[in-house]
Amino acid sequence: MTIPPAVKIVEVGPRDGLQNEASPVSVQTKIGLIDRLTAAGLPVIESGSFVSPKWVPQMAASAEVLAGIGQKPGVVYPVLTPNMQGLEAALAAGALEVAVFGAASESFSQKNINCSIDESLDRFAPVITRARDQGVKVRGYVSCVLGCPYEGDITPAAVAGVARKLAAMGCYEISLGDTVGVGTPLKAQAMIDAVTAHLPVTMLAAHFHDTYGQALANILAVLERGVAVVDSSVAGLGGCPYAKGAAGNVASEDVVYMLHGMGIHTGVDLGKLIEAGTFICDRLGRPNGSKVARALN
Ligand SMILES: CC(C)(COP(=O)([O-])OP(=O)([O-])OC[C@H]1O[C@@H](n2cnc3c(N)ncnc32)[C@H](O)[C@@H]1OP(=O)([O-])[O-])[C@@H](O)C(=O)NCCC(=O)NCCSC(=O)C[C@@](C)(O)CC(=O)[O-]
Repeated sequence: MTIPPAVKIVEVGPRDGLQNEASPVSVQTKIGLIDRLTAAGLPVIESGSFVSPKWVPQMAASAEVLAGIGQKPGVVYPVLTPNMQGLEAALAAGALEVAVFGAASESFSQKNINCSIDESLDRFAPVITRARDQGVKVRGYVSCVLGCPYEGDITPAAVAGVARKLAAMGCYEISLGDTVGVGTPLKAQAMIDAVTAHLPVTMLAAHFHDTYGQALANILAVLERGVAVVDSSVAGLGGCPYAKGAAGNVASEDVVYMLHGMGIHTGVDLGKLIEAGTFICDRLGRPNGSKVARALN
């Protein structure tokens, strides 16, 4: 398999990045971040999450965020919807793409969405059907694809099983999440091989957290398997509230720098992306998690 000539970056900073922030981040700051990411040329910007505000308080104002951003034609602004309540709220807020999120680990599923894997799939089925009936595309996440904070190792077969079911239910893209960032390149390739035994590689996205500094190496490894969609978070923001100790996603700036250095097209303006990262780091009062941004700033 040759490395893809172009990669779609799915920017998850405003959702995955900010959902774990301890202090409240204002709606205006979230809008300022998303508008800057739009200006940087990101094709997909995950902009919020219609989950229980008791579980993830930081995402409570996602409808206001969606209403306030300047949506550029051709750019997609998806939101997470774990159940029908979330979907109805997302539809009312005008979301044009949503994501359901399951896991390859039973324990993580319980901790994250309070149900088993099978129960989650039963819950997602009507969400996916109703979204698609409304002309809304649905992405499916699978968490813990290379390890679980509660169970340790997860088999590639378990990942493939959930990915296959989400695809059969109508998800157009399956994002495979190394939630705790424990994966290494050959394990990442073995996991992709297990999934591509059932699904075309064009349906897959890679979602790596950088807890152990393996994310860029893992991305290169899955590019070699033909994966052409990569999730990342500006300034390396993030962490999952139900995966204690997990670091942020791989930094978007570092991914774009690597891809452009390899001659791979992303459509992203690295300078403007760095500006977006600087903006949010200033607002959060924290150092920038992107090595590239630190080197070029
Ligand atoms: C799924 C639930 C809701 C189940 O939570 P539950 O408590 O089992 O839900 P419930 O149906 O029994 O409802 C309980 C209460 O929640 C409310 N509720 C119920 N649903 C909603 C909703 N959609 N929006 C707003 N409110 C909602 C509902 O109205 C009720 O309110 P009450 O009567 O007590 O006042 C909960 O577990 C939850 O919200 N979990 C979200 C966890 C989360 O957001 N985690 C982070 C995202 S996943 C992630 O980061 C990983 C990923 C995607 O990035 C990939 C990777 O890295 O692996």
